[in-house]
Parts: sequence; C-alpha cells; structure tokens
Amino acid sequence: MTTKLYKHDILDIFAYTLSTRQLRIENIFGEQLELPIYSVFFKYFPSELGLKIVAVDEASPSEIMTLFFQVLRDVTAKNYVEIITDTLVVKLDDVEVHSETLSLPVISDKTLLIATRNEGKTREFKAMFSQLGYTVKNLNDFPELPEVAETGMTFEANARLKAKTISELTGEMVLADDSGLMVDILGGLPGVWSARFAGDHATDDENNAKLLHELASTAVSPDKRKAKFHTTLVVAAPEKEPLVVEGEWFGEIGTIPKGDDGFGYDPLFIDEETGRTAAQMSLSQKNKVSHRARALQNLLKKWPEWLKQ
Ligand SMILES: O=c1[nH]c(=O)c2ncn([C@@H]3O[C@H](COP(=O)(O)OP(=O)(O)OP(=O)(O)O)[C@@H](O)[C@H]3O)c2[nH]1
Ligand SMILES: [Mg+2]
Repeated sequence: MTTKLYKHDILDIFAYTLSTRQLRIENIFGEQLELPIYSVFFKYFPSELGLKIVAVDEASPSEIMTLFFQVLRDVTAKNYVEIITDTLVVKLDDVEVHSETLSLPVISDKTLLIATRNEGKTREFKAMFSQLGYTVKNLNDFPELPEVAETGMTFEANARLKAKTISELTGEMVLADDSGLMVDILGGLPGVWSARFAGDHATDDENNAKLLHELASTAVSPDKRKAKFHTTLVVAAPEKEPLVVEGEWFGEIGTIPKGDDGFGYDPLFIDEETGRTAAQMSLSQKNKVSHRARALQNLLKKWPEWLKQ
C-alpha cells in the first residue's frame, strides 16, 4: 500500500523551492550542490500509485532524482514513487501539458541486493544507498544462495562473476564489489587475494599480522610503505550488459594498528590526505573518501543512462 500524497504537502515544499530559485542539497558524499531550479514540475494523480512527479531542469536528472527521493522520503517516510518520463508543465495552481519528453528513468520500489557476505562492506553500502531511498540486502539475507568462487585474476573478473551469478539465480538487479589492498613494494599484493592473504579462512587480524610481517624486513621508511585500496563495482541485471566502475584510495601502511572503526586492513591503512587510519574514521568520514565511495560516485554518474538500457 503506498501512501497517498496530498497536493498541499508537496505544494508547500516546492513553493519554497520555487520562491528561493536556489536549492541546496547535499549529495551522498556530503558535497553541497547548488541547483538552479528554473522549474520544478509535478502533477498530482489521485491514483493507486500516489503522486507522480516529473522534473524539468538544467541540473542533471540524477541530482534531481536524489532531491525528490530525499524530499518525498521526508514527507512520506515511503520509498515508493514513480517518476514518469514525460514532461508536464505544472504551475503551482494549474496544468498545461507540454509534449517534450524527458528521458528520466522510471525508478520504483528500491531494494538493492549486494552480492557479498562481508558485513563491513554492506554497512558502508547501506549508509550510501539509504540516502537514495534504497533498502540494501546482502547474501546473508539469502543463505540458500551459493558462495561464488572467486576464480578471476582481476577485481573486475571477480566482481563480474559475483554480480552475474547472483543476478541470474535471483532475477534481481545485483551489485557486487571486489576490492582489496595493493601494496607497492609487494608488487600490488595482496590485491585480489586480500581476503585470503594469510590463508583461505584468515581473519582480519591474521591478514593484518601477515602484512606487517611482510613489510617488517623490507619496508621500514614510510615512502616504502605506499599502498592503495581498489574497488571494482559491477551492477548486473537480467537482459542488461553489466555496468562496471572502479575507485581507488591512496595511502600507506602503518607500523601499528590504530582505530576501532571499519574492517579488514583499515587499522593499518593511513589515508594520505589526513594521516589518519581508515579505522580512525567514522563511517560517514570513510564514506566520503574511500575507494568504495569513489567507485560509487562513478556509478551514480552512469546509473541513470544504464537503467534506460
Ligand atoms: O580494511 C579494509 N577496508 C576496506 O574498505 C576494504 N575493502 C576490501 N578490503 C579487503 O579486501 C578484501 C576484499 O575481498 P573481497 O572483495 O573478495 O571481499 P570479501 O571476500 O570480504 O567479501 P565478498 O564481497 O567477496 O563476499 C576484504 O576481505 C578486506 O580484507 C578492505 N579492507
Ligand atoms: Mg570475496
């Protein structure tokens, strides 16, 4: 059952927007976006779907969609709206219909399955996607789904494997993340073997201990401990070519673990900008700068186009 929206709810919100002609929204990376709103249009249909909204604006549709979901979620505490793909010119109190069509993708009911059992990653994705009105689930919510053997030699090959396999099994749109730590002096290791650096069922502590051991003899000075985190994200959906993006985060490997937040190698990974370890950052701070955040930023740029495929 969707919530019926009443015209005056939305009218008030967009009336303020139109009067200010400027709209400040914060995108999911905490960047303030000043959006010149020349015209925000919507039409109220007393239909079973509740309000249908169309945005016509100079700003990119993805930013407008982010705005709508934020505003509508605040107003309705619901995530289900349908954005129709034609353009209705709606002044605040009357309607003229114009024929131009704006290719805004239709997005509705948003649950995103992440093809991972890594709760550390999932926690970061949940924080990022909830701002876009998505509910995130992972493979731990579907124990009947199989473990996907990561036989690829690259992050992309493994991410494609995980996304495609789970999407074909569930018929859902699925996001997979294959990521890892690449240490310069180790020739990029542990790389795709980051989860298994100290052995097939290694814990984060065992992986971190092995990393410190490997660097102890060879890399004493900080400039010899340069490293980066890499993430490749792949979105797969039935009948679509997968969407592939990546992100990297540069830093160096510390000599002693610091910080209690994050997961994996975070206590040893020192961010090159702040000098703090990833584990000394809060979830929202890490979600602004990490390899995963940067990959997601690239994903959001390509997402509206890909959805229309
Ligand atoms: O300190 C870290 N902060 C991070 O932000 C991060 N991202 C990845 N990693 C490491 O790289 C492996 C990924 O391997 P991975 O992509 O195969 O994931 P995984 O096997 O843990 O889960 P799944 O997604 O495959 O189910 C993980 O286990 C971690 O050791 C990170 N470590
Ligand atoms: Mg894995």
